[in-house]
Amino acid sequence: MSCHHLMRRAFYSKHTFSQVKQLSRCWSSAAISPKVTPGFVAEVKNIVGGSNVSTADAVRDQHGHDESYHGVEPPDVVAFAESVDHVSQVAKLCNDNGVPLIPFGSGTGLEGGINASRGGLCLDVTKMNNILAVNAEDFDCQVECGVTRVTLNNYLRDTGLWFPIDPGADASLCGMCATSASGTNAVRYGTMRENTLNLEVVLADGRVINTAGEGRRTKKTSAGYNLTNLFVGSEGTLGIITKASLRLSGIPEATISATCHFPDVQSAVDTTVQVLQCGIPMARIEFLDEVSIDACNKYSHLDLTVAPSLFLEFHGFEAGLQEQTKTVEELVKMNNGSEFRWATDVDERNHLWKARHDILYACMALRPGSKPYSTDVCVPISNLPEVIVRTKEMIKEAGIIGPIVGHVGDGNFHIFYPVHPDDHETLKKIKDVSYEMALIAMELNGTCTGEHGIGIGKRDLLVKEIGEEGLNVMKQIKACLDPNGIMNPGKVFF
Ligand SMILES: Cc1cc2c(cc1C)N(C[C@H](O)[C@H](O)[C@H](O)COP(=O)(O)OP(=O)(O)OC[C@H]1O[C@@H](n3cnc4c(N)ncnc43)[C@H](O)[C@@H]1O)c1[nH]c(=O)[nH]c(=O)c1N2
Ligand SMILES: CCCCC(=O)C(=O)O
Ligand SMILES: [Mn+2]
Repeated sequence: MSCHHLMRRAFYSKHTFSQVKQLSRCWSSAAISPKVTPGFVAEVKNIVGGSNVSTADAVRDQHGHDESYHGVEPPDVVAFAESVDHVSQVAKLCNDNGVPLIPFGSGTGLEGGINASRGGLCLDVTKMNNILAVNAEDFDCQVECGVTRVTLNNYLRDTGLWFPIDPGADASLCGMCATSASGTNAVRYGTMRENTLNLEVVLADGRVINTAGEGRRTKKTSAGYNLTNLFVGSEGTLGIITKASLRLSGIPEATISATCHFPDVQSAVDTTVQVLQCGIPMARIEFLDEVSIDACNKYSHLDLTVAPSLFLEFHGFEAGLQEQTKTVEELVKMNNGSEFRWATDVDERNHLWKARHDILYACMALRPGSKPYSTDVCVPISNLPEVIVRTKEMIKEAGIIGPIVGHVGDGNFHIFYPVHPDDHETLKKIKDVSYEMALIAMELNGTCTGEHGIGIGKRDLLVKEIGEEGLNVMKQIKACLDPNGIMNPGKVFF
């Protein structure tokens, strides 16, 4: 562990989050990575242009944290790339000088992925925001790394196509590749893994590759190793993704949303399993426990019954949807669930899903002034009730507030703990319960992260999940692609 790293660790353990935020600004004048010299900054300016480089405190702070509870760790310098050539030259420069290089998509990650724990250069790719191609008849498109999912969907509106992966946040599409994001539509449309056809990646030494071969954009391939999915979920530790070829889907002719509630978690999950067993192609099945519903009611002005609930969405043809909704209603009834509350017109539907996506902010409003501590485990769906029930017991015993929200059709759920950054006692309890919950999920054949990634918060869990040998193979792959260890160091593993 470097001297600088030890210093940081000691520093963070002694200071509150807000103190760290304040004090990290004081450090701003001194470079954290000693290799970021004025000469190095001048060379970066030569590559991307002076106006695309900043060492200003505000810019560095803004790039030193994401939407998670982790404190600010600003990079020494921020560079804005405008082309693959910029990215390639900056990577080579960082590699030659041993300077940490942290790709920045849109900063909406939830595991501290962009924190510059070891200083270095943050490469912001938001200016690379061209939609390069839409092949409507092939259901695919190619975008530059800075294009966000909402921008893409607005652009696609008249084509009858859309990109369905929806993590709620308006993240950059290549940032979504980097974290293997998914969200509410994954039960029907899959995650970034199933929807990425090819990636252009700049490696640490500046080489540019196309993971499936230049120009390839097929739905299937058996050609060699799956490099595309090596980079999906690599969290900026293997290279910078500069372009993505993505699958698109047809906008459904009809969409219906509904909510219903249940006497307990088990009946909500049983219903979900039975719905999936019947082969009903649900677009969304979201579980919200009674604490989340209460938070949603207060924050988003809904008047839902405060009980474990499902938010459902059906996509398809009008006639088919009638059959599907009828079957699901029957299954809900069989499991002692309530009548459906329908949201058929577009405003009602949008309001419902906005409330679901605003859950983070709704949960924080339960404790004004708090920050979110979010968790993310995924288990085989039959084990979902057990992990939720055991976690709820731990939450009750610890005396903390822990609203549960789940992409239940995928066996994936989150708890958003609202916590005051200065409340160390509660934070410790939350960390302990979260850690224990991840262990329970793994004991039940699950993973410590379904969609948010490892970042800095789950590095010790990764080795428990993958095993020493598995982790060693990951490290060997990293060493092969990034021998100087410049790519987002300190993320995914120590
Ligand atoms: C309110 C809210 C709600 C949700 C979520 C966030 C928020 C704020 N998320 C998290 C979401 O998945 C995450 O925000 C994006 O996947 C990350 O995209 P950014 O562009 O913001 O990456 P960001 O800039 O935060 O970076 C994330 C990581 O990817 C790396 N990276 C970014 N761009 C890169 C590039 N071009 N090349 C290489 N590495 C790159 C970074 O270095 C970092 O390690 C989520 N997620 C989810 O899966 N399901 C969900 O339901 C939700 N819900
Ligand atoms: C902490 C924000 C939450 C993210 C999320 O994954 C969801 O709402 O499903
Ligand atoms: Mn989620």
